Amino acid sequence: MEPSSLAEFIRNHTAAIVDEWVAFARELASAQSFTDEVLRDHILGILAAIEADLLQPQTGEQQALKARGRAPRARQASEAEQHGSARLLEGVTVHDAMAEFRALRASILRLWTESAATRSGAAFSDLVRFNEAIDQALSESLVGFSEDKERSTRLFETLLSSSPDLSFILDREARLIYANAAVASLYGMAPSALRGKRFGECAGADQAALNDDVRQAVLDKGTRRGELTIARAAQRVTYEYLLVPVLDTHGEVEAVAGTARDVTERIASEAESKRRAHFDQLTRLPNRSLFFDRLEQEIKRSARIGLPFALLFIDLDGFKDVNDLHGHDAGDALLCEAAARIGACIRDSDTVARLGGDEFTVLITEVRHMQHVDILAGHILDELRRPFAIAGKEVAISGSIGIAVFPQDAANAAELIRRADQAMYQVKNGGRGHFAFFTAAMRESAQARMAMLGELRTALARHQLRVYFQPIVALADNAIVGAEAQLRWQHPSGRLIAAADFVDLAEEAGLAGEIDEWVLNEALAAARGWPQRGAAPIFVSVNKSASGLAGKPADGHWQAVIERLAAAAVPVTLELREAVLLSDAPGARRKLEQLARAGVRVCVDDFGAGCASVTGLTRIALDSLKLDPALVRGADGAKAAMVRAIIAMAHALGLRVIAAGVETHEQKAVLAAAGCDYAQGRLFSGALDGARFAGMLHAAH
Ligand SMILES: Nc1nc2c(ncn2[C@@H]2O[C@H](COP(=O)(O)OP(=O)(O)OP(=O)(O)O)[C@@H](O)[C@H]2O)c(=O)[nH]1
Repeated sequence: MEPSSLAEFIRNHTAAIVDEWVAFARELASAQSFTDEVLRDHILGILAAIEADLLQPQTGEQQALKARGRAPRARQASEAEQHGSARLLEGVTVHDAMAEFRALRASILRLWTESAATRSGAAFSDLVRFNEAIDQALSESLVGFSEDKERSTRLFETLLSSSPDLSFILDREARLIYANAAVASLYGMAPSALRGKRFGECAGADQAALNDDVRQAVLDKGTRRGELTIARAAQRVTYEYLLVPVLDTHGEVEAVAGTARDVTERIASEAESKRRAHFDQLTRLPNRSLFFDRLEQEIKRSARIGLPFALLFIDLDGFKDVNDLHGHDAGDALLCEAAARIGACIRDSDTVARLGGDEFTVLITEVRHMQHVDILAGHILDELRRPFAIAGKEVAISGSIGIAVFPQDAANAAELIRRADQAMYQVKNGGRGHFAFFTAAMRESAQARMAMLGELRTALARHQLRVYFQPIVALADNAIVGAEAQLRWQHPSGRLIAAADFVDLAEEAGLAGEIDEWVLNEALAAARGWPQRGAAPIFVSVNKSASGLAGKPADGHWQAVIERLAAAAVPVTLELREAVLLSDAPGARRKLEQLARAGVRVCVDDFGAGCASVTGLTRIALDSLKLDPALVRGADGAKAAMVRAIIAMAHALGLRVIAAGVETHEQKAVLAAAGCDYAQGRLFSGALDGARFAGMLHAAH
């Protein structure tokens, strides 16, 4: 039997209705991306809504309301309403949604007309009910659609107005169509009042780049990024913007949406980190890395313009004392003032840099007359010699300057710096406080030094090092009481080189620790074969380089040295240079204390040569001090008085005194009269190799 109502008809012909509708929906632009399954689900939902409406008994009054579009809405969202909002989210336009309903109405009516049911009596009233039902579904669908649209507009509006970033939509001519609260507050205007205005019209904005970008985005439909600077009060605020073209339904750009973020702080902090990377924090001068850049540039420029330039390497003299005596802050203040004084001596086109510590460099460009460099270096030295008023005190220092000239002294930046540094060292060694140009003689000595450094690296492995022993005698009876182990280098050239001539090189090469250890082992091995002097064993003293006391006292290597010294069969004295007494190198003091606890005697070498103070002597546990040969040999009365004073003071502190470099009987007599305990020197014996020294001991005992 044919279905008696349209509701039944729809139920029985669902498959045919759906197929026809899907075929239609396929043609709609906004439904292109949907699968058949999605389209089917959607229409099945709508059909269910229509069918439910058709089957619902209705009064005449309800029908009248529905016909006027005034039917009350169901308490819960109907099927059609839910589908309406879902379609919106899926991107279907209102236009297409209405077309879908029209197509549905047309296909159902066509199929129904073709069916026999049209002839039944119920047909006309069914037709009326059907039209009402489909109108109802359409209006519910649109309500869902528009409510969702309103809601999303509200949400986006809240989102945009709460954002600190600028959000705006511009027309194709870069005029504002929409502006969020951030844009409005930037201009102090209501968002609606901004409509039609350009960024540049409302405040001091540099709009040119933005206009160009809007034009380009309209032309090529691509996104654009850029920066916009706006003057706000006394400040300039920089925004980084992103522009995205908005396309209409025909794919044409109808507007350009934009967001912009305040990047003023980020730009400032990027500039600050760039500054930190290139400038010294303390003096604000270019640092080592920027100086190298400028030097490289200057080398290229000098080669191009054919004019030499000079590199001055400045090292302050006695700066460490400023730190030690007046504190690190005073040292910092002096460095700043020194930087300012050096800077005031040069032209703006020259560069002053701080390489680190108390080292500065100056680039003097376009040198036409070398005497200008002389004058300038002299001027800088005068400025550095002028007392510095630091922390309420007057502090006096000086500077040493080494000068190298490009292109005559070096072919590249690193070599030029090395040359200036070498010249500076020459100044340091020659009394400080003056300047010197790099010379050919310096080059030769530097080359010889480099060659020696290379040979020294292999000297130990090639068994070229020797330990000699110089007897130390008691002045009271001339008996040998000990010996100083002295290092010699049996150079392949046949020369026997004294330690003094290569220990600094060994320090520089990082070989000092290894060599010290080797000397200690050799000395202890040799001393094991020495006879005793009555009940007293003969002691051996070994020199310890300054770097040997650097590093952590807890390191395993140092602990091993202490244990070896403590367990040695013969008493060992460690001779430390005078400077070590004043050393505040981390751990040096603790190491000296560890030595004292382990029973190792410590002797201060070359006492009186430098500026070691009595306070220095009391700071650490010492056994003895060794008078500097220059003091011992001094013939004049003042030096003799000093020797007497030092010996008296040492005895008062419980220290023994050894005189080094004793060459004459007169010197010996002066020392003996002053109460000096021991002596060594050519008067008694030079340094002997192990076998000869042992022979001498055996002969004497
Ligand atoms: N106050 C301060 N001291 C520093 C800074 N950088 C390095 N120093 C110290 O500067 C000193 C530099 O050492 P030296 O150049 O050997 O000292 P000096 O007394 O000038 O020695 P000479 O150059 O041989 O005359 C060291 O003691 C460092 O600890 C700094 O930024 N501030």
